[in-house]
Amino acid sequence: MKIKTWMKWYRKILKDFGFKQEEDEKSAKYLNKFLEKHCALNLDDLPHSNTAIVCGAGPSIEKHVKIVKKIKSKGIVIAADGATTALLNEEIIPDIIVTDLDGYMPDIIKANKLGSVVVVHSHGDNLKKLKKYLPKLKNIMGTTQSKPLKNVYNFGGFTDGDRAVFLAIKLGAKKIILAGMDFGEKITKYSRPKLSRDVEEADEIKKLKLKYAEKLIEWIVDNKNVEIKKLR
Ligand SMILES: Nc1ncnc2c1ncn2[C@@H]1O[C@H](COP(=O)(O)OP(=O)(O)OP(=O)(O)O)[C@@H](O)[C@H]1O
Ligand SMILES: Nc1nc2c(c(=O)[nH]1)N=C(CO)CN2
Ligand SMILES: [Mg+2]
Repeated sequence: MKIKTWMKWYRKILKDFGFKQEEDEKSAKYLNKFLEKHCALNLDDLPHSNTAIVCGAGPSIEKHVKIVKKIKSKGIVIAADGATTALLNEEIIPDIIVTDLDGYMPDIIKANKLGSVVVVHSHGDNLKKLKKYLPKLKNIMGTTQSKPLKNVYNFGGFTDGDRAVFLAIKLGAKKIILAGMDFGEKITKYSRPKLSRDVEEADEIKKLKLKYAEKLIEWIVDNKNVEIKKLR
């Protein structure tokens, strides 16, 4: 998505969620500085493929990881944050993890050690997590939802799942398979590591985030020359 088009979505997101652009930019600057010192990856360093399997943390992920295991050699596997845990449980190491660092971090760190590249998103509500977890990670590419910086990209996307789809397009994907990308109103223990039950009703903010994720993927279907297939 062109930055000008994204900024229209972003202004609406700021209003709907009450996020502060200055706070998002403060985190982005921190990430930019960290990556300046610790060898940032850029888009060219990431694995490219004409097929990408993007895994989200919705209720269907447990069923879908079994299918992902069978088809993963067809392209690259991208995990959206908490979906990393579901993949590791099936012994699948994602090629890329797209995260704002609120999935189950021990698994994200483990997958990173085993070879997953991490695409870390900075926003106004994760500065503390950036400070805590960036030093524990390697092979990092940075993203922001505000203005891009030298080491921090903005190719569009809001939640980890839809941002992963925008990333897949940047990496050359013409076919994108969605696993565990239910959207809807239910969340899982993969999305909320502290959840006591496996699946629960999402709170109103999470429901709105998932609506945005769905709308952004609809935008891709309408505007980009890619085939998007949702696993059943
Ligand atoms: N029903 C669902 N529940 C959770 N995630 C889903 C669902 N359907 C699709 N997803 C995708 O899976 C991604 C990974 O989930 P996760 O909850 O870890 O992400 P997140 O973007 O960090 O959200 P949050 O800010 O609420 O923590 C989401 O970003 C979303 O795009
Ligand atoms: N400021 C801010 N930005 C975000 C947030 C969030 O909680 N706060 N959550 C996101 C992933 O769903 C993406 N962007
Ligand atoms: Mg997240």
